[in-house]
Amino acid sequence: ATTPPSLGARRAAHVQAHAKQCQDALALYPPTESARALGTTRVTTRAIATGGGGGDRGVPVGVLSTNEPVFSRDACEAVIAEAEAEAAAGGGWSTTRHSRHPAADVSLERLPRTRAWLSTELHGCLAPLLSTWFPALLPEPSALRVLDGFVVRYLWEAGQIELPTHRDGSLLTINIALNGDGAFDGGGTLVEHAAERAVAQTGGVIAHASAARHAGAPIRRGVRYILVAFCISAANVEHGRRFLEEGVALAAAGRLGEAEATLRAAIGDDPSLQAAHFNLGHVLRAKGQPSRARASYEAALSLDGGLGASRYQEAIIGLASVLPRAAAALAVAQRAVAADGASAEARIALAVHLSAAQRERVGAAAGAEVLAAFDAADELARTDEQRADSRHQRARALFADNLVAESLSQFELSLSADASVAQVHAGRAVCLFELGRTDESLAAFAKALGLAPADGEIRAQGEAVAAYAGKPAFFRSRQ
Ligand SMILES: O=C(O)CCC(=O)C(=O)O
Ligand SMILES: [Fe+2]
Repeated sequence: ATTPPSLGARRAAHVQAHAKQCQDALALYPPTESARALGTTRVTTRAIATGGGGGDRGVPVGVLSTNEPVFSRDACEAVIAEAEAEAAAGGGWSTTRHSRHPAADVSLERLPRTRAWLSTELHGCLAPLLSTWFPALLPEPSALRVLDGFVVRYLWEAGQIELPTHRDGSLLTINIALNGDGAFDGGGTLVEHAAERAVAQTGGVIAHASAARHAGAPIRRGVRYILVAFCISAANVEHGRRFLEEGVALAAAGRLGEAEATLRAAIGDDPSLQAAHFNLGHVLRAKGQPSRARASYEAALSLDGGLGASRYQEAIIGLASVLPRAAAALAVAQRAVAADGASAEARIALAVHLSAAQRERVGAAAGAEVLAAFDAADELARTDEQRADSRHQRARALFADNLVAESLSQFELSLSADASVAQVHAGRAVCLFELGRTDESLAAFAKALGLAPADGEIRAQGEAVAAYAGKPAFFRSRQ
């Protein structure tokens, strides 16, 4: 293995990357003479969520929305027309930016007329607006730069109905509604901690800190178009965010030691980066250091300065998972449910820790109380991911009680919501093996390994079943 670059070297690399991004942004979106000043449009704005942002460093979690259109219907229609024409001319709509239920998009790199239009509106109108909304992130409007932009299309009939919860990899996100007026039902931007779903009218603008977790809410009919612009500030290199992104990538690659050092650097740069504390908690947990993990989760929890119930919960849920005794973990999960009774994640955690506590007490997991807790979790699930997780966890509790057939049916229900999780395929495979359905078990292991070829535990289990079935080469022939 090569020695990883030092933190200092990476800090210097951040400065260079930032300078290059700002330079590219100015080339793509040059300031123009004709910039239209916001003053002429007289928009009023309202906060859909507030919090943070008072200090220099806190991530503002506010979501702001204009009450009136900022852009004309004609301007919006011209953007849609250029995107549709460009897609029709060859490249099509792309669905690679997000993995699941992807809305489709066309990069602004392919849309010169839209870029020229955005350039004008950016410097004259949007930058002052954002600077007023987020003074801590963008004290000086002229520092605003567009890192990346897309016209995004949600199309009901193509199954492209939503974007799952995510963060954008920038400082500020601008979201312009390009259509509306009954063209779709549902939709809008769902920022996790916000009191309501933000749906702007045609030509209206929504903006939020890119670090705030958010989703494109599912449409239930029709077609929805938005323009999203991911922005940075020329005056802010954002070492914290960059270290955080690197740390998360290192953790995902299993390089836990480097991930830990990198996440600590992120926190050193910006102690209010709650996500860095969470991820450090996850890394320390994976390193088998539960008490240090606990300290990180506690640190994340102590940052609950208006940062939203779900972030709070994520830490509580993580904390519950590193507490040595099921009963203590259960008490923490109960806190999460009390903090937000509508959170599916908290309900899932409650059901999981309830079943573990039950097992610790009476030797069996899946009593009526536990099953009711899983029912409640399933009912609250808003996304397929949450539905799949609640069923997955229920399947595991049932399996722990030796209720194999019931467990199998929950694994299958989980897969019907989301078939992309290797562990669920593997759990189903184990059930099938226990039930004597060996060939189906092998097929299920093959699916699991297709999704997670590097998972040693699944591979070992699969190979054991293959050996038992007299097919020792079953997985080897599949690499
Ligand atoms: O649909 C929305 O309003 C959210 C879009 C979004 O989050 C994105 O494109 O990154
Ligand atoms: Fe986004």
